[in-house]
Amino acid sequence: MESLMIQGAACRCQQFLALCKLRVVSLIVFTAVIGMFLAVPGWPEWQALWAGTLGIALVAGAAAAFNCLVEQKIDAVMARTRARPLPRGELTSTQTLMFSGAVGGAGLFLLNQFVNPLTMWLTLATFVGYAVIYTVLLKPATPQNIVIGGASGAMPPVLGWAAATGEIHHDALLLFLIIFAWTPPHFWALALYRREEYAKAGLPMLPVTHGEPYTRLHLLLYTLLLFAVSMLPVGTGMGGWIYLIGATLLGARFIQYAWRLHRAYSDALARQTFRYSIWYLSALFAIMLVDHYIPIPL
Ligand code: HEM
Ligand SMILES: CC(C)=CCC/C(C)=C/CC/C(C)=C/COP(=O)(O)OP(=O)(O)O
Repeated sequence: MESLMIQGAACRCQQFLALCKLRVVSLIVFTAVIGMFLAVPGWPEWQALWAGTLGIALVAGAAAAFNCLVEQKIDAVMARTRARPLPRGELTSTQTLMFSGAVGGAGLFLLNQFVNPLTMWLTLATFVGYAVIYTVLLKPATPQNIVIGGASGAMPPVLGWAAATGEIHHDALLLFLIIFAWTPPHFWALALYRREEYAKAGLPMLPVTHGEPYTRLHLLLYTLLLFAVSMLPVGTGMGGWIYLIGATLLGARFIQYAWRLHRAYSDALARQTFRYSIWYLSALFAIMLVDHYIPIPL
């Protein structure tokens, strides 16, 4: 009896965790943590580090849960999202709303009490940007949804920087620009090979509204823009040789993927490009960190 109860609680816990889109949120938190380390010469203060990381992770998870609440009907239509707890009927809307409110509230409280009010307000704005502006307003309305909505996904390094220093620095805005330019190729690679599902769900994603060749061209153009933006830290002195070499190699490979997609499309290649986009961003931010602690100035 007791073991059945424990199993039931573990199951419930897994269902709540599934709302938080843990893999996406872990990369979001990773970029925020890198922002904290890049913001200071040595190590960030311990309290800013733990409370900032936990607070940002909680609010990001709450934003993802809120997205699951709003999109439960759409999620039920798409194969990729059909198994989420709301379309499966494992959790109710009220439970999800309470969970999102409690987890997000706890995150904001941590940020306000143990980090600083600036980080709390910026994180709240990021929550509203993703959960309300992107999910409720833009996603069903325009194929530019992910371009504009990408601004909230690009905020975490700025949040991390603000957590460590209490200010918004222009170098943090460069990190924002990198993720902002990265989001369209990241998402459109997926939208290309999932276009039928998006059409079925009635969402105006670029391959659905403007066709595949147009999307492939824009994916390539944003990848070129991303390459240019990724060079800006070198121009400002934030990145040294290690960053320059790393960003060039990673960016060249991304452009190669985008170019091949543009010239000779296949779903398999689009899937590989999507996977590469995730590797690209993770590796680029990791290299920034290495470059920060082993600076070889240009
Ligand atoms: C508006 C902005 C964004 C959109 C529309 C978007 C869209 C998506 C979608 C639809 C998936 C699901 C892929 C699947 O289930 O097969 C995904 C996966 C992923 N995204 Fe994004 N994304 C955005 C921003 C970001 C940001 C800012 C990050 C991190 C910094 C990120 C990191 C990831 C990761 C790590 C995955 C893989 C998750 C997994 O393996 O299950 N995304 N993205
Ligand atoms: C710090 C903080 C508050 C961050 C919030 C930003 C945040 C959680 C961004 C998530 C990006 C994301 C999960 C996109 C998925 O797109 P989608 O929602 O269109 O994908 P889906 O089809 O899988 O639901």
